[in-house]
Amino acid sequence: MPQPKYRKIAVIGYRSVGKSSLTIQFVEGQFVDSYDPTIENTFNKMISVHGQDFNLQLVDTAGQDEYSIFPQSHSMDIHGYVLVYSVTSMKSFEVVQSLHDKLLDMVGKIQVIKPEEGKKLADSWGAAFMESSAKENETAVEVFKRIILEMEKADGNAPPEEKKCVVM
Ligand SMILES: Nc1nc2c(ncn2[C@@H]2O[C@H](COP(=O)(O)OP(=O)(O)OP(=O)(O)O)[C@@H](O)[C@H]2O)c(=O)[nH]1
Repeated sequence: MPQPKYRKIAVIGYRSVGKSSLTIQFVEGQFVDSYDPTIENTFNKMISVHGQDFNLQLVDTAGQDEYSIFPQSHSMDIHGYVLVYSVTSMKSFEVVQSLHDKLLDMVGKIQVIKPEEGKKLADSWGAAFMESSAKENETAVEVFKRIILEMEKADGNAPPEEKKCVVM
């Protein structure tokens, strides 16, 4: 069975369009009739889609308009955005378009350091290089296995040869 994938999703849109109601309907299976403006709420839910388990973190955000500065916290570590508008509010429809533009603008500005650049730097130091994410157990474990092997090498203890299949 594959490990559950962690995914963080932000629900964004104009005020009072139903972001909280939609999120709570999904998480708790109930419709909230009352209106209580959100500052920010986080929900967790496990869901299986096409045989893969997902550990979701849902961020129900405060309502924004076209003049709001897109909060930095909503641009970090988010895997996906749900843009919500109300069918009865033209203003909210305009706001999702403005939010979409802001998102594209932000993504264009995110600088990603390519693995080749990291490798080049490590090579210049004569050090080992690995790209890892603390969100993935496998690559995190690999980092520490690798440093152990490098320390063993430095101590003159060459890693044991992998056993090869011998045919006689
Ligand atoms: N009829 C109807 N009402 C809805 C629907 N979704 C939300 N509402 C109502 O709209 C109001 C606002 O809903 P919220 O979910 O609080 O809206 P929000 O976007 O989270 O609001 P902010 O926190 O201010 O950004 C509430 O009274 C809800 O009951 C819907 O699909 N249909």
